Amino acid sequence: MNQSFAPLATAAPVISRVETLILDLPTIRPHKLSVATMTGQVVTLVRLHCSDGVTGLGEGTTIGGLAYGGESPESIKTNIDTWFAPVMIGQDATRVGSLMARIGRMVRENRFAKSAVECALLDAQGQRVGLPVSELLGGRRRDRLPVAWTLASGDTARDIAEAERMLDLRRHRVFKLKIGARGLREDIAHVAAIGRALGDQVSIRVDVNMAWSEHQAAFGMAALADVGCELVEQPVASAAAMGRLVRRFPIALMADESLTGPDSAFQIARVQGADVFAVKLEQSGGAFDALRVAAIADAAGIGLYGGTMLEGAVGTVISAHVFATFANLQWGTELFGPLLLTEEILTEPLDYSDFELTVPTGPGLGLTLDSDRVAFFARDGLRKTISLPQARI
Ligand SMILES: O=C(O)C[C@H]1C=CC(=O)O1
Ligand SMILES: [Mn+2]
Repeated sequence: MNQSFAPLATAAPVISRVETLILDLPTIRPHKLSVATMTGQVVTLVRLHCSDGVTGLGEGTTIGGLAYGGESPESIKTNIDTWFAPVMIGQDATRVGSLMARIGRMVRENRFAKSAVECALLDAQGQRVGLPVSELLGGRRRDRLPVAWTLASGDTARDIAEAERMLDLRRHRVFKLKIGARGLREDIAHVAAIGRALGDQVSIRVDVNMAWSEHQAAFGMAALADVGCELVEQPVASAAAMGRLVRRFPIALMADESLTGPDSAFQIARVQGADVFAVKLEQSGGAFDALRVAAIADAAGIGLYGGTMLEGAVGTVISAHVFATFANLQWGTELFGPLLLTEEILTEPLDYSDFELTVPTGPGLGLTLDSDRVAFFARDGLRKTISLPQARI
């Protein structure tokens, strides 16, 4: 055979290096949840270097160290460095699903770390083929996503002032109140006061982060419905108790912590154990599994809400790409994580305007990190030696 007609053997790009770094980022105020008070956010970034020169970005972020789940920023970094990287190096970077399956065979659990590396693979592949991640995942159905804001200063008057400012800025008109750290009656009075102050122009929801017993939840859900709260998120820890509470009160019940990917989604859906799913990419184990969770919800007639682990820009944007593809997103999203941070780490900030976030349109995630600022906030980086720059807010 004439060799000149043989197809060119183009070697697939492979993963050459998996780099991780931890950023310590200041928050605009303490963020008080029933499980922890955050005084800053810790973001584990993944930079995936491929042999074709493409670099993909990923993020693993949790809330309150180990207060929220079994993975910490440090465990995400250590486990990616020690256990994921050797499984990934030299592998075809273009076969994202197959590489994630390979990782899945070698690494049990570690959903947040898996989500971070899968994000980096999708970002790299999107850049390679010139498509936004949302298009790689089947195609976006919306370019803008409604974004709720969490009121969690721990002080009613301060929360009201903060909400009024968000309304003035036209940034948020859906407010999620963190409750459960104080007594039940005090919490209900707090929700009622905020609802009264803000009126009908807003939607008020609460997140108890599992702090209540089933008995408290029964009392609490009835009282919350009476003061005009439209949704309660994970009032109790147990999925069985959630199933007993759902539809007993005129208030929607949303599963968050009890939803940890497709298996739990299926178990909850089987018993119609929630009205709404808060889908989080990291809790689900990544973008592909978040899509599976959404499909299960749709099949069961359960509503969808795009949740957050208060990620920085990278984790927020991959979530936005995924939520943009959902057939249904009845309850909007809470993708405000970057706005809780005082500092911008992108060369171009995300567009939050008119109560919505614009899903970036560039290839991959469609964002560029500001490498100087990343170096500044890297743990043991320049911030240790230089005073803090001017905060954004
Ligand atoms: O939902 C959670 O439990 C975690 C997180 C999401 C928003 C927020 O303020 O906290
Ligand atoms: Mn929650």
